[in-house]
Amino acid sequence: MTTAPTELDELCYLTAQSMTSLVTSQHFKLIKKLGEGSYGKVMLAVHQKRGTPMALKFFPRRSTTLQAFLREYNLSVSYCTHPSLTRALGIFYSTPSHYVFAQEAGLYGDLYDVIVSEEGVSEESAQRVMSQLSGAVSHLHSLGFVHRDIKPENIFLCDRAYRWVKLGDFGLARAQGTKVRAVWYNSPFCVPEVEGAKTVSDAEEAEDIWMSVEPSLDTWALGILIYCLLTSCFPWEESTSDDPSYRKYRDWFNRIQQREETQDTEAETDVSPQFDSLSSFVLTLLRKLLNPLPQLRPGPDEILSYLGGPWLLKTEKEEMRREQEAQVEAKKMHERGGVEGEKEMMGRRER
Ligand SMILES: Nc1ncnc2c1ncn2[C@@H]1O[C@H](COP(=O)(O)OP(=O)(O)OP(=O)(O)O)[C@@H](O)[C@H]1O
Repeated sequence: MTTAPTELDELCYLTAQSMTSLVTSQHFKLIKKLGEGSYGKVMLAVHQKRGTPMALKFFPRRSTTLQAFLREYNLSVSYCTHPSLTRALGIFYSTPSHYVFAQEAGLYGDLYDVIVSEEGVSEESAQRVMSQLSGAVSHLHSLGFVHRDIKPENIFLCDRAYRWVKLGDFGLARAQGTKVRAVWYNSPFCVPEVEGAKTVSDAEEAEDIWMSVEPSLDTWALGILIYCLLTSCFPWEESTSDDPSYRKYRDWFNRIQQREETQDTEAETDVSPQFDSLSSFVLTLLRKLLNPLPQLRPGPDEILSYLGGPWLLKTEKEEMRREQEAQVEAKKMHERGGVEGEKEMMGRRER
């Protein structure tokens, strides 16, 4: 275990001793609700005396352990120093009904709203968002933490055009290598390696399946996120063999793999239909991030090698068209240069 997760345990122990109780309204003016999750609600507030805006995250005490609250708070305040991670502001307290901490507020909603909006996300914006998240998640991984809950609802916008985004919600973040119960849930963000837990959850007396928390969980989520940003859809409903769209993806993935191993360039490798609008360039990246085998998934910084090129097929075609036009133009210039040159030669001869 790296030192940061061990330090985090110590910080939780120490902050438990200095927890104060406050009356929220005596210190903060609540402005509006920023959002609500399964653990509690988040309010936009300003500090009564200083006017500082902040997000106050309220955790009901009846459903939250003090340890879980302090872990999320301390992780955010002490380790989220990357500009694209949501940092806590050093304010935490309890009320008779809630534990509360203050965090930087994303004032422009979250990425989910943008993805489902009519305009969708441009290719340029998708790359800008992913370059920031690649850095943010790499930062967490370098400290030995895995986020485990990367999804559009947990990416907050710092400006209207989402030029600057911040990953938040560290409630499920754990130290790399922690053994946790494998939990299957119905979403493409749920990794295929927990498929076994789906059948277990149906069988009453089945034994729990345990898994190790690894960075590859976040890598998978970043791959799904890229797909969502580019298409405003999910690639499939759930990453299990029951899902026809996921099966198609996996078959395609295996065919490409086989072609690479056998170097059989003739082999048929038509892309699985839900990827039709994506460029071959970004498909290479997605095949890496969405590798069904977790141990073969790269780190989030792999994304950096794929910035700048076309991610949408339309753009890839456009780029080819632009290149062809440039070549035709260059040829014309060359020919014109030749004719001008010839005229000049003729002129010289006549003189
Ligand atoms: N710092 C913040 N700035 C702006 N909006 C925020 C912030 N924190 C949370 N929100 C909003 O509140 C919603 C719920 O917050 P959050 O995801 O942290 O809660 P949760 O109960 O842990 O959720 P989940 O069910 O995803 O685990 C987010 O989707 C987002 O819209």
